[in-house]
Amino acid sequence: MAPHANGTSAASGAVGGSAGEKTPLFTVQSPDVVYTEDAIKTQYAYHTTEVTRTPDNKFVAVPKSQTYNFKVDRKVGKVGMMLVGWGGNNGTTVTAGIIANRRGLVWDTREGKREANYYGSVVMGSTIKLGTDKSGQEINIPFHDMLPMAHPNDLVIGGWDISGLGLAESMDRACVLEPSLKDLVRKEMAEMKPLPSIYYPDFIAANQEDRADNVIPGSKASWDHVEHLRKDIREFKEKNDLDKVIVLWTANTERYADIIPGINDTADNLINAIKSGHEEVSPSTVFAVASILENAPFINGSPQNTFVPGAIQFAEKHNAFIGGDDFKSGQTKMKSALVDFMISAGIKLTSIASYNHLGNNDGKNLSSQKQFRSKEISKSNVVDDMVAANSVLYKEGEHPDHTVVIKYMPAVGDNKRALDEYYAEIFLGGHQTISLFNVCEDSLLASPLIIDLVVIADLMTRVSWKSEASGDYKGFHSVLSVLSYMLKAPLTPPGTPVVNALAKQRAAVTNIFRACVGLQPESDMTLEHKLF
Ligand SMILES: NC(=O)c1ccc[n+]([C@@H]2O[C@H](COP(=O)([O-])OP(=O)(O)OC[C@H]3O[C@@H](n4cnc5c(N)ncnc54)[C@H](O)[C@@H]3O)[C@@H](O)[C@H]2O)c1
Ligand SMILES: O=P([O-])([O-])O[C@@H]1[C@@H](O)[C@H](O)[C@@H](O)[C@H](O)[C@@H]1O
Repeated sequence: MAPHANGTSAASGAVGGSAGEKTPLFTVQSPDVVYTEDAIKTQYAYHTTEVTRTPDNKFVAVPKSQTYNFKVDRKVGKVGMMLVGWGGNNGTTVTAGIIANRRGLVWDTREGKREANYYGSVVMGSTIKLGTDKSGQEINIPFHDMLPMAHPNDLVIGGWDISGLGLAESMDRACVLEPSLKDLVRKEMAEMKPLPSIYYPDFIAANQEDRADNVIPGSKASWDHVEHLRKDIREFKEKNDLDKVIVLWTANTERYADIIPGINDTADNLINAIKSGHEEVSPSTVFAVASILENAPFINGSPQNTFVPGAIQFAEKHNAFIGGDDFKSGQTKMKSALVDFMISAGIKLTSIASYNHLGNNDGKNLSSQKQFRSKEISKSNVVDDMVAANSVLYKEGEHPDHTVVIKYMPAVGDNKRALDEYYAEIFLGGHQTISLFNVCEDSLLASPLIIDLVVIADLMTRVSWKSEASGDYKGFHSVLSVLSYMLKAPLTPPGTPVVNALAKQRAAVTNIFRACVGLQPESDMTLEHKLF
């Protein structure tokens, strides 16, 4: 069904098409998989290995198997995406990109014609190995066909910004897209205007103040703000006849909020702190609370600690989904793959120097120390799990030197320059030095991740599980760690481990999706090619 633009009032600026229902690319024939019109139901044997340590410091490994029943609702419905920071570089770029894809646009550039695509989106641009055919050839299918997922072309888009500039002018301000493409989407973008937002000056750089001309009254948290944002979400949903709204923060990086016992350490304390106007409650946390109350999954694309303990507990109490933090788009994505390769190859990485400069407004905001510190944290912790997993190379507590530098250089605009040096010890006292120069067009790398985060978060609202054949199905834990692949500092359920290794993150999401259709993880053993 061809999507059609849903023209709505400029205030919400929504565009979008109707949810397209399509016949699945594949079906699984198994006694453990049942397809009904509304759902896919599977009985899945989850195999793990339980390891115990013996008194003499040896290990005993015991294979374990747990049966889970999964259910995936097949009706995708009509999905809305509300962006906080919609007028920013990422917000305008992802909006223009969806319009360009929906209309199949082709535009002229100095290097010739370009056509709309979703490159850089793992959902829309990558494939998953389904299995092998009788001749042993791999059959790989589009990631998007693994389970019933919303199509980005169908997303209805809206959002908020403290800058009142319309999306067409914001697109110009961003300086990301080719003029020829901008001309083709300008008319549609000009109809979009961000809703006013909450603005607490102390949380973002002072150099952002000149943008703040579209703000809801009040410079610190209040319950009126929560109710105002809730009303925005409800009205957007009703006006566009949506089945689901996903709220995603792509606004400026905020400073960290202090974790204060009695203020933001529990759900009740956080709600009281908002009601009392406590200055330590950030705009992003207020957005999270409002989204949770409207049962709209809330995803944080920035590095600040939006999800203070009270916010996580609040999400759990409401069985609402949250996810974050900080899009993993360029320099760090490369790092999480390269470090995984080096350490798992037995190469002892001893130092990582990561420098980058950029000239967009994100860089301008990050030129302020407190906002930089939020980013420094998310960019620095990404190697921890890979180092901790290799006790052959690293003693307890030992880790590579790691420094992160970000400089604001207006001249380069959105085209961030990332320079990295990886220095490692190799065989017999040798050394390996890997130097990388990586020009990342930051918003063109981050925008597809916004689509991935929204599409997968929506899917997860339609996935449920139970461990016994009887009983009720329930959702995954409120903290959507399945989103980790797209994020620098993956938020996980309290007390559970953080995985940053890029290959492991991708395997987790693809194998969970395989389990939802009753398929075991892809082991890549290819025994059929070895045992004959
Ligand atoms: N490659 C990338 O672009 C990338 C990667 C990882 C993380 N991020 C993060 O994504 C975020 C957005 O990046 P960007 O390049 O689009 O930045 P940007 O500065 O262009 O856009 C941010 C927008 O947020 C608005 N804003 C600020 N505070 C707000 C509030 N309280 N409510 C509503 N709007 C508000 C600003 O007016 C601005 O329009 C930043 O936090 C950045 O660190 C970006
Ligand atoms: O994702 P990544 O390329 O490692 O990190 C990027 C940083 O290098 C950049 O300075 C910042 O402005 C972007 O928001 C993004 O966080």
